[in-house]
Amino acid sequence: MNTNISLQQLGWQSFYQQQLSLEDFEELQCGRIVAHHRSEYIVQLEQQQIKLPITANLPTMTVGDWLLLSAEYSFSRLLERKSLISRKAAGTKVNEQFIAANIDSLFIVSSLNQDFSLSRIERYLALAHQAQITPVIILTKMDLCDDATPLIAQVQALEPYLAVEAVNGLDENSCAALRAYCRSGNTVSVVGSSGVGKSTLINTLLGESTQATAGIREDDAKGRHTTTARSIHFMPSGAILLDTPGMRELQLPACESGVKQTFADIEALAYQCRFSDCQHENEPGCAVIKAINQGDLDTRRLDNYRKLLREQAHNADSLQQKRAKDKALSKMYRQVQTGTRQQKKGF
Ligand SMILES: Nc1nc2c(ncn2[C@@H]2O[C@H](COP(=O)(O)OP(=O)(O)OP(=O)(O)O)[C@@H](O)[C@H]2O)c(=O)[nH]1
Ligand SMILES: [Zn+2]
Repeated sequence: MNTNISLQQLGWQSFYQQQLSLEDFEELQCGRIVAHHRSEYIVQLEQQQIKLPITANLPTMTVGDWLLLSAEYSFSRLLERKSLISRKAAGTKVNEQFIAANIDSLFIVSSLNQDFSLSRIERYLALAHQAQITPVIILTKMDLCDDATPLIAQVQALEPYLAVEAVNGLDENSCAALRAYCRSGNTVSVVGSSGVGKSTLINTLLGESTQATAGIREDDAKGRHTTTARSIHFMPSGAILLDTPGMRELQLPACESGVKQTFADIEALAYQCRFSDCQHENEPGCAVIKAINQGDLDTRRLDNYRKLLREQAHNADSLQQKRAKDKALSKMYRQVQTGTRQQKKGF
């Protein structure tokens, strides 16, 4: 498919440019993965879009990845990622799946009506921190909320420098404050529970250009034409919206450091506990319990911190167990093969 789009429009930044040598510049071309299908990646280059069949010798890549291709469009190199979101594969507890790469800002959407939940926001914050993406909290349905001020303050209190914006997602003017995060060349992505207003917000941000986001036509294995949703959209502001189905229902991957960063206040308090292995239950000299008793820390926040740590540890364990099991299995296969060979040779 012929298109004409500059690398800058696609979200190219100096971070990626720095990874290229002079020879790379002369001999190779850069592209960004804009869709990931079962058997191929769709790669957007400056002049055209190509299909890159998925083969065993390609690294695992995902939407948003930048890569270098030869003049004949064969894969040369995957560029180092600025950020990466992964999750447990659906249906299993064990496989890690890459969802999206190279996102600059993660819009964490939560509504100001009865669905408002600080704990859910903290969960997404842990994910953003783990993936090294700057979070922006967007509180939707401001028009349905009598007084948003105390709720906004509660969210702001989660982190001192956290960007928090309250909007009516249906109203373009109300979303004007979000332009600051939608600058040209910035890649943004949207997460949040069902019904909080993600699609509404996305439509408002994309404005007229929504029309241009029709699906990519693709031949499936049986040669039928299927239309699959495109994962990358362009905002009138020049920002790139990365929206893949996987972003919609994210589970926590192994993200201990992301959780710890999200709860930096509790981590700092724990440092002051008398015992270095303090569980903050009822140990003497516990700075965390003291902060709760003094009203400086919410029990809800401590509970959620523990819950998210447990949850991510469980997922991390499952992954490790899977790797250990795979290793044991391949060792067994090798032994069986060696045994068969030895039998054939008459040992
Ligand atoms: N009044 C008001 N309604 C909103 C706002 N944002 C979204 N809605 C409404 O809330 C409902 C759900 O919005 P969606 O945008 O579909 O929510 P979503 O997060 O995309 O939901 P899923 O597709 O299930 O993930 C729709 O009826 C929207 O019109 C808002 O800011 N104010
Ligand atoms: Zn303690």
